[in-house]
Amino acid sequence: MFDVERVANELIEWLKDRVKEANAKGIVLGLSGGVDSAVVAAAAKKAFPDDTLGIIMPCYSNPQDEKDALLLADRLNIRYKKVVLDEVYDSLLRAVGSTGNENRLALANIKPRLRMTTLYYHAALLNYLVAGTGNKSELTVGYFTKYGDSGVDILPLASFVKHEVWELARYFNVPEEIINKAPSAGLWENQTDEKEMGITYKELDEYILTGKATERVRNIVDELNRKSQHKREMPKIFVPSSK
Ligand SMILES: Nc1ncnc2c1ncn2[C@@H]1O[C@H](COP(=O)(O)OP(=O)(O)OC[C@H]2O[C@@H]([n+]3cccc(C(=O)O)c3)[C@H](O)[C@@H]2O)[C@@H](O)[C@H]1O
Ligand SMILES: Nc1ncnc2c1ncn2[C@@H]1O[C@H](COP(=O)(O)OP(=O)(O)OP(=O)(O)O)[C@@H](O)[C@H]1O
Ligand SMILES: [Mg+2]
Repeated sequence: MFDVERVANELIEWLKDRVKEANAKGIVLGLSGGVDSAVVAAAAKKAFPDDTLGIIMPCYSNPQDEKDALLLADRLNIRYKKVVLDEVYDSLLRAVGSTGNENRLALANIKPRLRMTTLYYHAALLNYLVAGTGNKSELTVGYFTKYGDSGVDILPLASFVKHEVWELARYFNVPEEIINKAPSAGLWENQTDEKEMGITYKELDEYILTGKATERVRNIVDELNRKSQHKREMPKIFVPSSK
C-alpha cells in the first residue's frame, strides 16, 4: 500500500537528514520540465524553502520543456537559473573532432554529462548537494546516462516506480500538463522513454511491483537489467594477487 502523504513527509525528512549529514546547506537539481525533477524540486523546496535551486539547462532542447520548467518553478515558487549548453556542446564536439554523425548515443549522452558538470559547479559554489531524479523504473533497466544524470549525490526517488512518482506529483501539486506529458529524456526530437525502451511504464512497473509480465516484457526488462548492471555498481577495482 502506497500511503502518499506519509511517504512524502518521510522523503522531506530524509532530504533534511542527508543534507545535514553532509554539512551542506541545500539542494541543487536540474529542472527539465518533466515530472521526476518536478517531484524532487517540490520535496526539496519543502525541506529547504530558501536553499533549493533548480537549473534549467537546454542543450538543443525542445522549447516546450523550458516552458514547463518555468511553469513548475512559478507554481512552487522555486528559485531557478538558466544555463544554456548549446555552445558548450558544439565546442566540445569541435574539440574532440566529432563529425556530428557518430552513433546517436555517443553524441546524445554528452548532454546529461554537461548538465552534471554544471550542477556540481553550483553545488560546490553554494555548499549544496546535487539531487538526482532517477526512479526505480529507470534504474531497473539502466535508462540513464552513466555519470550523466546518474552522477549525483542523493537519489530521492530511487525506491519509487514511475506510477508512484506520478502519485507523488499529484500530492505535491505539480501542474497537470507536466504529469500528463510523455516521459522523455529530451536527447533528440520526439524521443520518448517508452518508444526507446520498447515497453510501457505500465508494463515495466507491473513487472517490478508484482513480477507479472508477458514473456516479451520479461525478456526485454531482464536483458536491459543484466546489461546495465555495471551502471548500478562502483567501477570494478583491480586487486593484485599480492594484496
Ligand atoms: N560491462 C560493462 N562494465 C563497465 N562499463 C561498461 C560495461 N558496458 C558498457 N560500459 C560503459 O557504459 C557506457 C554505456 O553507458 P551510457 O554511457 O550510460 O550509455 P547507454 O546506456 O548506451 O545510453 C544511455 C541510455 O539512457 C537513456 N537516457 C539517458 C539520459 C537520460 C535519460 C532520461 O530518462 O532522462 C535516459 C538514453 O536515451 C539511452 O537509452 C559504455 O560506453 C561503456 O563506457
Ligand atoms: N533541459 C534540462 N534542463 C535541466 N535539467 C535537465 C534537462 N533535461 C534533463 N535534465 C535533468 O535530467 C533528469 C533526468 O531526466 P528525465 O527525463 O529522466 O526526468 P524528467 O524530465 O524529470 O521526467 P520524465 O522522465 O518524465 O521526462 C531530469 O529530471 C533533470 O534533473
Ligand atoms: Mg524528461
